[in-house]
Amino acid sequence: MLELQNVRKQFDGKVVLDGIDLTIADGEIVSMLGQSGSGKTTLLNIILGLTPPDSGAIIYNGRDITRVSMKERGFNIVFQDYALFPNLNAYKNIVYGLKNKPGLLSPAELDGIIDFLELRPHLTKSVDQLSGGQKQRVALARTLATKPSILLLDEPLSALDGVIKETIKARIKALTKKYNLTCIIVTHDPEEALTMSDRVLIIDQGKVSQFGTPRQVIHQPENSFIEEFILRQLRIKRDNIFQLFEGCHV
Ligand SMILES: Nc1ncnc2c1ncn2[C@@H]1O[C@H](COP(=O)(O)OP(=O)(O)OP(=O)(O)O)[C@@H](O)[C@H]1O
Repeated sequence: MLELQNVRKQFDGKVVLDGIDLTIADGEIVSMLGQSGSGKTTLLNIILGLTPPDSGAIIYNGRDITRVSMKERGFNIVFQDYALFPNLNAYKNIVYGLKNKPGLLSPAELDGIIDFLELRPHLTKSVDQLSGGQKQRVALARTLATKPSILLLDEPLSALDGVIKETIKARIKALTKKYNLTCIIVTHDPEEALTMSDRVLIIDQGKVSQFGTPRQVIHQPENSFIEEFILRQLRIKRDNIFQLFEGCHV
């Protein structure tokens, strides 16, 4: 279980995170949703260990890890741009993180990850021969190969479209179940957050606006920001689609 207790962060005197409290259970998928500049990435980096909080505590399975290094925390991230090494093929990218960790992952476990993400036909391809969805899966495989105890994903679907988006969504859900992996996702898209997650953390100007299941967010919005930012956006999307068919007799 991961707990954040009263986490605060300022940059250049500007409050970016203002007393964040939350608890995430093992195996849970949590999306952090908020507008640009609301503090999502800062919070993700604080959990990862890349950015130290000014105050507050991060507790993981009962241990205070606030000052524990990123490496020792054992969490891992898939960055928004995937950050693949362009000079290495797909396979070499996947096993890159295992270089200095002999024995961390057995050959059978590596095969399991490759097959689960259906990457076997693409292993010898160079990065520029991979499609967006394939790059995303290689980046996921590379991160999973390090056996993270928490998987962090920064805007995992933003570069993907249509069917590929839905496939990756389903795969992320399936892998959290298969590996009982806690997964924390940053997104600015309400539809993505509500359809992928067990719970959604909505951040507004550095504060938790609501933290609840998708059902709670939709049916019991706790404040006008949720109404305005989340539900209104979804209604506009739905109305746009229905307007397409207005006057159309099919
Ligand atoms: N290293 C930094 N130095 C100074 N200011 C920073 C730094 N990192 C973030 N900020 C500021 O903190 C605020 C929150 O940034 P953050 O990247 O966490 O937001 P975000 O919700 O992830 O936004 P986006 O969706 O646009 O990526 C912004 O005003 C940003 O300019």
